[in-house]
This record gives sequence, C-alpha cells and structure tokens, in this order.
Amino acid sequence: MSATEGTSTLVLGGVRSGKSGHGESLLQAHREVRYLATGPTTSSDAEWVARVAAHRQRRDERYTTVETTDIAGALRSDPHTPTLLDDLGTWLAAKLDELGGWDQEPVDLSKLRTELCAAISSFAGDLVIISPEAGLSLVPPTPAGRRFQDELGTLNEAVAAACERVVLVVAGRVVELPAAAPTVTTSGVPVVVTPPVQPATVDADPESARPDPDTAPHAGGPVDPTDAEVFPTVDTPDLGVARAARDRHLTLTKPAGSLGRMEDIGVWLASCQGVCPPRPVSAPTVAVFAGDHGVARSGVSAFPPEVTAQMVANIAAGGAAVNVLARRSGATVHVFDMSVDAETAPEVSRFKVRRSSGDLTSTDALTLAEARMALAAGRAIADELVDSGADLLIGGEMGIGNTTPASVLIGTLCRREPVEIVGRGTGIDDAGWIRKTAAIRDGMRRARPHVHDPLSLLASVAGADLTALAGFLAQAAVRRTPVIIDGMVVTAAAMVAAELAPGASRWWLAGHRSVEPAHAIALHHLDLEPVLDLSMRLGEGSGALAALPLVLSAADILSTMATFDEAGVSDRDGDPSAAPAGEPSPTAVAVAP
Ligand SMILES: Cc1cc2ncn([C@H]3O[C@H](COP(=O)(O)O)[C@@H](O)[C@H]3O)c2cc1C
Ligand SMILES: O=C(O)c1cccnc1
Repeated sequence: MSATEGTSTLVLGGVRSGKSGHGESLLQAHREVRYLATGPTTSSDAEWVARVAAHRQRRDERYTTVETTDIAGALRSDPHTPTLLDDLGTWLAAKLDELGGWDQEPVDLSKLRTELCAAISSFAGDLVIISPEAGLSLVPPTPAGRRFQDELGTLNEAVAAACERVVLVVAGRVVELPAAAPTVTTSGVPVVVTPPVQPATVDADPESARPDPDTAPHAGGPVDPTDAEVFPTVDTPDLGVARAARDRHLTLTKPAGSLGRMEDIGVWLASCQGVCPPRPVSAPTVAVFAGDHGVARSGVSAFPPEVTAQMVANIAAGGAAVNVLARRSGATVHVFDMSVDAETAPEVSRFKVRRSSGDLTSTDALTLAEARMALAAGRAIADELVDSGADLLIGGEMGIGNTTPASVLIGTLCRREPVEIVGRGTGIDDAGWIRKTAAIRDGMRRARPHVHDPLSLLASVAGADLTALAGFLAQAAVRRTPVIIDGMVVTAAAMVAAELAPGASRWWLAGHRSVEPAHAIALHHLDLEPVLDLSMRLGEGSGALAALPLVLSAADILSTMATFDEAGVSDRDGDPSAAPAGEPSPTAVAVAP
C-alpha cells in the first residue's frame, strides 16, 4: 500500500485481454507519463517488434519511454512521475535470462521481488503495473514454461499485495479484485490489512443511550473496509403498504388529495416502515460528517479552512443551526470528524481517516485504502445509529470548501459544464467564482476517467467526509431506514451512493432545494422532488431538518386522523360509511405509485 497520495494499480489479464489499454486509461488524466518498457525492443523476431511498435503508436506524446529491466531502481529514482510499467512478464523473462533461471537449477528471485515491492510501496505518484495472468492456461509442457508460470504467479501475488488496487481484465471487461484477508502471502511478502473500524458508540451527546459494542446487532456484521464498496441488494420499500396507505388517505376526513405532497410523504414513510398506518417517528437522528479539503487553500470559499474545526466544536456544543433545528423536532445530532485538518475531541474523531483530504485539482483526495476506510466508517455509523434505535436518518456535512468537490461529483456524473454547476457556496465574490470554476474544471478532468467506478471517483475527488456520507446514505437504505437528504453537498454524495447501492434512492426523501445551481441538477438526476424551496444554502443538515416537521406531521395524519366512518362525517356522496372518490396527488415521493 502506498504511504502517499498516488494510487498503485496492478492490472492483470491474459493475452489480448485489453489489459494494456485499460492500464493506459487509468493514467489518461495526466499530462506526463513515464512508460517503463521492460521487454526487448530490438529483436530478430519481426512479429515481436511489430507488437512493440503497435503499443508505442497507441501511446501519445504524453509518454516518455524508459527501457530498463531495473524497474525497482527506476521507481526509486523518480517516485513522483505517473508511471506505466508494461509488463511484469517480460521483465521476469529478462531476469530469468540474466540469472540463467531457465536451467534445471532453480534460482531464488525472492530478493528481487522484495526490492520491487518495497519500491512500489514507497512510490508517491500514480503507478500502473501490467502483468500477464498466465495461471489460467494449461500447465506448460516444458520445465522452462512451468518455471516461468510458477515464478510469474508468485510475483503477481507479491506485487498485488504491494498495490492498493488489483484488477483483472478479461475480454476488455474489468473486474475489481477485492483485497485478500491473509496477513502473509505464499511469496512471503506481508499484506497490509487495514484495521477494521472498531464498533463503538457514536454519540456526541452524553445524555443519550450508548449501544453495547459487543452485543449491538449489525445486519451482515461489521463492515469490512477491505470490501467497503460492495453493498448487498437494496430492498424496495413495501409497495403493498404504499397502496394501503394511499387507500387509507381516501378514508380520512378530508377531500381526497387535499393534503397534497404531505399525503405522498406519509405514503413513503409507511412503505419504508412496512406498516400502515405508520408508527410515529420516535428517534430522528442527524449525522454531520466533517472534513477539510486541500482545494480550500486556493480561495474557493469565502471563509478560511480553520472554520471547519471551529464549527465542529460548535456543533458538538449544540450551538449551530443544525442543533437549533434538530431540537425543534426532537432530533439528536452527532458530528464525526472524518478529515478535519486539526486535532478534534476524541468523541468526534473516532472514525477519522486523515487530516484534510488532498487537493482535488492536482492530486487524489484520498488513496483507495482511505476511501474504503471512509466508506466503511459511514456504513458503520449508519449501522450503529439504526441499532441504537434511530428510525429516520439525516446526513449533514461541515467542511469549508466542500461545495467544490460536491460540484465536481455532480458535474462529472451529470455530464455538465463547470459554469452550469458552480455556485456561490458560503458567498464568494466574482474573483472567487472564477477560481472556483477553474478548480471544478481541473477536478472534473481528474474525475472523468473514474465516472464508471464509484470508489475511484470518491478517492480521486470527493474526500473522506463526502465518501463517508455516501457509505452512510447507502447503508441506511440497506438497513431499510428512511433518510431525509439535505442540500447539494449531501445530494452529491447521494448520487455516488446510488451508484454503489442501486435502488437506495427509494429510501430517500429530498428535504429541500438549495440555491446552489448544481442541487436542482443532482435532484433531477436522482429523480427526487424536494419538499421545500426556501432559498437556503447552509448545509449541515439544515434543509433536511426544515422538512422534518412535515414528515412527522405526515405520519401523524395517517395514524391519528379520524376516518369518515369513525367521525360520522358524510363523504362526497353524502354516505358516512363510504370512502370518497378521488385521485391521490400526482407528485409521488420516492415509491412508485
Ligand atoms: C460559519 C459557517 C457555518 C457553516 N455551516 C455550514 N456551512 C457550509 O458551508 C461550507 C461550504 O461552502 P464553501 O464551499 O463555500 O466553503 C461547508 O462548511 C458547509 O457545510 C458553513 C459555512 C460557514 C462559514
Ligand atoms: O446546498 C448545500 O448543501 C450548501 C450550500 C452552500 C454551502 N454549503 C452547503
């Protein structure tokens, strides 16, 4: 695992699988790429020379070719320039040539492997290593062939352990290979296993109940960070209950559809709970995800980055807008420092991934390992809150500069231009607007290659706070728990959550539409209709909390309002026992009518 901000990827594949093309696509966003050519370029084999020429032709002028078999030395001498190493098979063949390793006497390549893996681990930039997956073919009929296949298998396993990502390319299709659990590989190279997120209490509020970490039940058990991006199938809210709730609305003492969207919200809540009439919401709970962003140092916000830590303390002390609005509806607020660029109180930093995410304009916001940790943390937080009784969740955020990564995510996933999505955030002036638009453009250029890979997308541009939010929102749906979505920052994370866990958006209600232009675009993309439009632009969860009283009321209407029958009120046709005819409101919330 790389200790710095670049990503190391091992791309495995058979002959003509598309592995080199895929490897090149991973480095597409870089202006300059070093190509470590490990195979002979001059040969008496004309077909081989033609192959090498074809590979070179495909690589454009961004590539500088370095021909070497000392790849560990090359990686050490320049550990920053994005590098493509193509491929390990030819390197291994060259080494076996050099050491006489084709002969009967086996040679020990373990030192070479260890040296190579150490160079990979300390490489700071993006690194893509191509290697043949020879183990899927027949056992070769010659001793030399068998030796090569065995050595290559051992080498691939060792290099895979040193890389953050491993993919297998088959027929041009890319399969992400999850990290292995063992601590030592057969090659003797230790695998770094990310420590699992410790189950612990989530509460910033000392008054509320703390679950026992040993006994708290988790659906499917604690989330393993090594495959945090893998979600089980998300169920659909109960459509039978949705139908029953619509029918019940028709029996209540009001003209059909007269409570408008509030009727739909009640239907949605009942279908999420799986019961009609719905239970009153008894423990609405807000989780505010906080983090700093390297890009905030480039003047994209009206406020300085130190405000993030100060506001985290303010939220923990109960003094922010989110706390005031939550108290009005009886909601509990928890704040989590995922990546604040300061030391924060231990009770808020339990899930912290790092101090500040990287500057998305020039580097990955997170390594893939960090992105997995943040996703796992968001999922663990959702699990813990649900297990301790939360029956409605709200995701909020706090982080100076975070409308910039959120805009990058929305622009990339909705394929919009930066000028269409850029907003004023905390209130930047025109010069700030120009800087922010340029930052979004640069971020989108870096994000574009990852548009079909949610985990890489989060790592490249989102940061730990938005990544944890994505995990939280997706896991809430896995846990069949309704969520009110907040403003454009939370909705940006929700878009990625919907990619990770298809169907999750049926468990979400959009609380409001923020004035940020990207928000309407993201809500449209998710097919969510906001409940309120109050020209708000705060974040923290405030827009969702503004809508919460309506959700609580919608549940009460369905559960406590008298029917025509009970109240002895005549229906439209003057019959006190028959339900009035009428169409429910056409503005469905999240459950298909
Ligand atoms: C005092 C204060 C409280 C906030 N609460 C939420 N935000 C909101 O504004 C920030 C995003 O806007 P930008 O990208 O322009 O920095 C985030 O912290 C967001 O939560 C706040 C911002 C400030 C200054
Ligand atoms: O809509 C939002 O989420 C938002 C808008 C401005 C600042 N922070 C958040």
